[in-house]
Amino acid sequence: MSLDAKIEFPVIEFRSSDLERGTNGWHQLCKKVREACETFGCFEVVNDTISTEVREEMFRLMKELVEVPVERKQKNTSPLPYRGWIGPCAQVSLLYEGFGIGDVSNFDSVKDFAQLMWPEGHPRFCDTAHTMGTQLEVLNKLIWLMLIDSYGLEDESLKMNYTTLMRMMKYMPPPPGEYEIGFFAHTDKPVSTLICENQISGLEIEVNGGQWIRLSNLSPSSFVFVVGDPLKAWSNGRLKAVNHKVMIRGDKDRFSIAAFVIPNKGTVIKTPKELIDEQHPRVFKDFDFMEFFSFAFSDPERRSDSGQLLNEFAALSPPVSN
Ligand SMILES: O=C(O)CCC(=O)C(=O)O
Ligand SMILES: [Fe+2]
Repeated sequence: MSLDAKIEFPVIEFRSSDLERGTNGWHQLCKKVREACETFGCFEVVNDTISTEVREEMFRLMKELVEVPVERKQKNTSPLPYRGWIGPCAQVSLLYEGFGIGDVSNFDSVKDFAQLMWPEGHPRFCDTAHTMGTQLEVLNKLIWLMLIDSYGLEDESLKMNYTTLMRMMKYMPPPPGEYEIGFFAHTDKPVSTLICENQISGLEIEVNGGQWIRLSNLSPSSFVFVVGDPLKAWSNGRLKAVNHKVMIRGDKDRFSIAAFVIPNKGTVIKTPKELIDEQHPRVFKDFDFMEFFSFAFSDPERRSDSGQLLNEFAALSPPVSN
């Protein structure tokens, strides 16, 4: 991927020959993933397990989805952040529109969503969204496994019950020549996220405290893995929760899909004891994920948060910088 000159954003290819756990190739891959997540808090995964046909079909269906009448879109509501429909608004951006499907690897959940949008039913949408969401869930699991192997931890250390929430987003082009915010700067509050886009760039990440780089030329078969605040807390601050935003320019609609890991009610985010020692004193208290999630979204004024909320909520003093 080409980027602003000196900074080499990590692009990691998951070759099937390296995906056998315990092999040399696997260990090298784990090391790369860990380094990327510690340094950048994200990386580009090049992986063809999610077929480009499924992905292209999903983007095509999203074009149909945004044409659904507003009255139906508004039926996609939820008290939980990330889930419901958000139309263009000042809190996010006048260029943004997003739809969430909770528990996307559960076919009934996708069907319920589709039923609201298309009361006559839309089997093709259901199949495609369910396939894509399920494959994203599998890919996320694989990356978690790489992280635990890279730290030499037991499988149990990063096990929790969760659902994958898939958000389908559209960003309209700004007026000609303008460069506008599509999604404010933030760190993700779910545990981790996988993002892909319809080859129209927009995602920018903060590096070296204050420098923004644009992830342009992401490969058509790649995803960006993003470390969220709870994963940073789990790792005792080793993994970086990357501050990111979406900036829009040009004259084409940008579509993106994000799969967020949302732990079930009652899940406690807890640093494994192996990650705590004299050189790495414990930086976060154990906390209930849902309490953190509610806290983070309780005040709309604080939506643009680059990691301070996690510190406020869970850091043992002194707080860790992002
Ligand atoms: O649309 C994108 O590429 C990213 C959106 C995002 O960061 C989010 O929804 O948390
Ligand atoms: Fe995000």
